[in-house]
Amino acid sequence: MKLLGQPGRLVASVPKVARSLNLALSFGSMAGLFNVSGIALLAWAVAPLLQGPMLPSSSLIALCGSVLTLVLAFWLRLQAETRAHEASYQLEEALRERLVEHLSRLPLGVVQGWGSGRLRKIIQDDVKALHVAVADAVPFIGASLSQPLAALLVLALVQWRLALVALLLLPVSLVCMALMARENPQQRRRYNEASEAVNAGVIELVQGMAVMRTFDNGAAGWQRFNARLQQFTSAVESWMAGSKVPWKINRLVGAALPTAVVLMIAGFVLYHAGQITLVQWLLALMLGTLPIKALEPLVHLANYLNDASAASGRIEDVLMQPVLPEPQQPQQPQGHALSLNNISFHYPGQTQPALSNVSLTLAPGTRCAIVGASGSGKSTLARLIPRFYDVTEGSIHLGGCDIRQMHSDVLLKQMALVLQEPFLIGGTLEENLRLAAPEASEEALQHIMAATGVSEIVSVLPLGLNTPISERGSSLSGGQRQRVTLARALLSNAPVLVMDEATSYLDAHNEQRIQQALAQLAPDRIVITIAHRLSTVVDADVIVVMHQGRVAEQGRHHDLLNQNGHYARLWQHYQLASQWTLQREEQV
Ligand SMILES: Nc1ncnc2c1ncn2[C@@H]1O[C@H](COP(=O)(O)OP(=O)(O)OP(=O)(O)O)[C@@H](O)[C@H]1O
Repeated sequence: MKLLGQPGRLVASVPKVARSLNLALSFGSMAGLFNVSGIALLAWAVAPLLQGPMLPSSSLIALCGSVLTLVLAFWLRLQAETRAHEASYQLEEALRERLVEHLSRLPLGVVQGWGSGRLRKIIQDDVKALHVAVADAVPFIGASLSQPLAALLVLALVQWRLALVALLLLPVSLVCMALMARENPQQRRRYNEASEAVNAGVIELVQGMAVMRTFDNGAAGWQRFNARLQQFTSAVESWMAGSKVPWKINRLVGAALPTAVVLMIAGFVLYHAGQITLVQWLLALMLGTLPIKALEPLVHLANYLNDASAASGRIEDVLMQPVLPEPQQPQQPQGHALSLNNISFHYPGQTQPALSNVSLTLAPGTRCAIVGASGSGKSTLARLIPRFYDVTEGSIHLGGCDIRQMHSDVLLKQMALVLQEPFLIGGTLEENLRLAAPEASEEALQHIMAATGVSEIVSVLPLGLNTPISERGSSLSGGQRQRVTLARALLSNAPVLVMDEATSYLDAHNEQRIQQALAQLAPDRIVITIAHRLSTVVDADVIVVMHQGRVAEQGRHHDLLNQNGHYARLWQHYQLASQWTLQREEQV
């Protein structure tokens, strides 16, 4: 599979597919050989017609042989294409499985960092691009290489002068192609960048349409998009302009007709000089154009494979990411006391630590709130507990085990995460609620729905719990989605609940309700809440105040206020902001 270049590496990594494609390549090559043989036999069979109307019996045998050989060539070509397409589907399936399986073993932070759009493109579009290139390229490569080579060989054996004549225009075509390819890398990069900018522009235009239209009826958005389109057009034009002349010359000499004319004239001269027979001349006319005709499609194929190489590179980038290390001898947590022991953390590639020397001990049943200015490290701290990343220094223990010594499945079963952007799956409302606890009793479900206010959402839906939720939950409001994800987390019974701005869309009434639900339904759980609205943290058992990646203070609300430090300042700002908001609301 070396012929395929970089995509060939991915093909070779799936042995079943590599075997099928090798077979397709062989069938394609044999199809090319049989095609040439069929044409040669045909030339030999019909040559006597040039001298008289009667065909000798040997011609009839040759004619039958030719038909049979051409049919066989057709059948081989069909086999090559069928096998290549089947193998490409298998490749597509194997790569998607492998990507999804690999992603499931990567640190969640790395997956989150890539973003869903980029991963979707790799798993869907790039894998598809590889499928298309491989399915089309393999049988084609076989035939496109074997056919012109076989044609030249036959010609060389039959009449070497005519073989040379068939090659006469080939160097001109090759030079033109080299000139066309000269600027390729830069031009291709410019073209690709412009094309990606247009794609991004389309997404921006569609996703941001509502916002854009409110600014200036969308004119600015259209202008930005038009500018990108113009850049794309100019990239295409500049690429075309650089290669216009060689392209035109190549169109002229790279087609079959000029070589056929040259062969006709050369054959005429050689025939009249008694150097060749009529059969040889006819054979040259029928086979001599095959080498030059194979060139242009091969160039297109190279372009195709070039694009597939970029897709393979992106697929390999994901597959080569190191997985989250799993322990050789996994340990089981005893209970769910949580301790962070002098942990520090750098994001990959960053020089500044996001967290430094953070220590924290949380007994079961503790309500812990993490507060601090933007960028102080709150979310980072929360993400290290379910091992989105491994700490750079120090350790995190759950139930007495270092979390790196627990199997990640076991660790994640101990955790329920609720993030600011609620994630809902395409399914019914009930399926969403039961996602982490499909076996939960009806009673438990109803109880949690009532406590979190989900019952009220359900009561106004005609289909109730059976209401289909569109993907990502766009049929519910932000606050409704947050209530559903909080109810889901509570139903899961996981002993550690991590909530990162999980109630940010809720109004004050529902916010209070959730706090009560947590106290009532999760008395033994550790609940870690990251909140900007400080009103939600006043009752926490411990408030951890982060400042520049360090724990600046920790304690209860009143104790921290008395310290008159970071928390007291945060509280002051929060109070001022709340009053300001209230005054504005009253004025309105
Ligand atoms: N994926 C990432 N890669 C590199 N640096 C990051 C990444 N995520 C966060 N950081 C950096 O780590 C530091 C802490 O960020 P973090 O998101 O934990 O802060 P935060 O307190 O939760 O902020 P906010 O309240 O704005 O959400 C910041 O300096 C931020 O720029």
